[in-house]
Amino acid sequence: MSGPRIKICGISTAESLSAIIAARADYCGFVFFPRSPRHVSLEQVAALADRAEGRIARVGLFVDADDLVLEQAVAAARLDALQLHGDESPERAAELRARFVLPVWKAIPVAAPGDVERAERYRGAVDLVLFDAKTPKGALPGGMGLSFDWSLLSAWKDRAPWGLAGGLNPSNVAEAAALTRAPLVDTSSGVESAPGVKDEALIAAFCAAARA
Ligand SMILES: O=C(O)c1ccccc1NCC(=O)[C@H](O)[C@H](O)COP(=O)(O)O
Repeated sequence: MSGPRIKICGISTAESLSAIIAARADYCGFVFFPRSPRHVSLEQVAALADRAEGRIARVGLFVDADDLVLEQAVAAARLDALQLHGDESPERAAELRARFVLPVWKAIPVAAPGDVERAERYRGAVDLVLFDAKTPKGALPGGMGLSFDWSLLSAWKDRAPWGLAGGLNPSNVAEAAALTRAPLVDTSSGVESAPGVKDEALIAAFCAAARA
């Protein structure tokens, strides 16, 4: 079946990892941000990476992380990509891409016209831009189950590699994919029964709907 590539973010248990592999998700997201209910320790993620090796690609999620955090996470999780979800500049993104020789994804918070165009700043500095819902000041920068007006993406003329996140769930992902033609869809809370608690049935339903 075709359809967009699928990333399930915020994996922290062997059971949820097995569920996304069984549902044939393309990417597993590990959150390295202590304020998140999905934050994983280096010990946890090393064990999960052993199970994921050869079965699913691993994306590390960071929010303005320092070099030590990045180095430890890349080593422990044997990451396949870095997702920068803070205020990282294009220069910082390019620096990390060169240092770790890994694809770098940059989250672009979207709420209003003009926000999408900010992705232009990262042209040449990152490998993918992930359009995600802008969250309230002081809240987590992602993983909040908030969505944005997908029609704002009509401003995305560049069409360089990109993905869609923010409030996606089994009930709306097919519509989001059809409307935006997103090459990648990403969810975290949309497949959870409680913050940080992934639900196997919701994971299977999300992946099936994304490919419908
Ligand atoms: O998922 C988190 O806990 C998180 C915390 C801090 C920054 C980013 C975070 N998630 C980033 C993601 O890629 C999420 O999948 C994305 O924001 C969509 O989340 P949701 O709206 O809950 O599906």
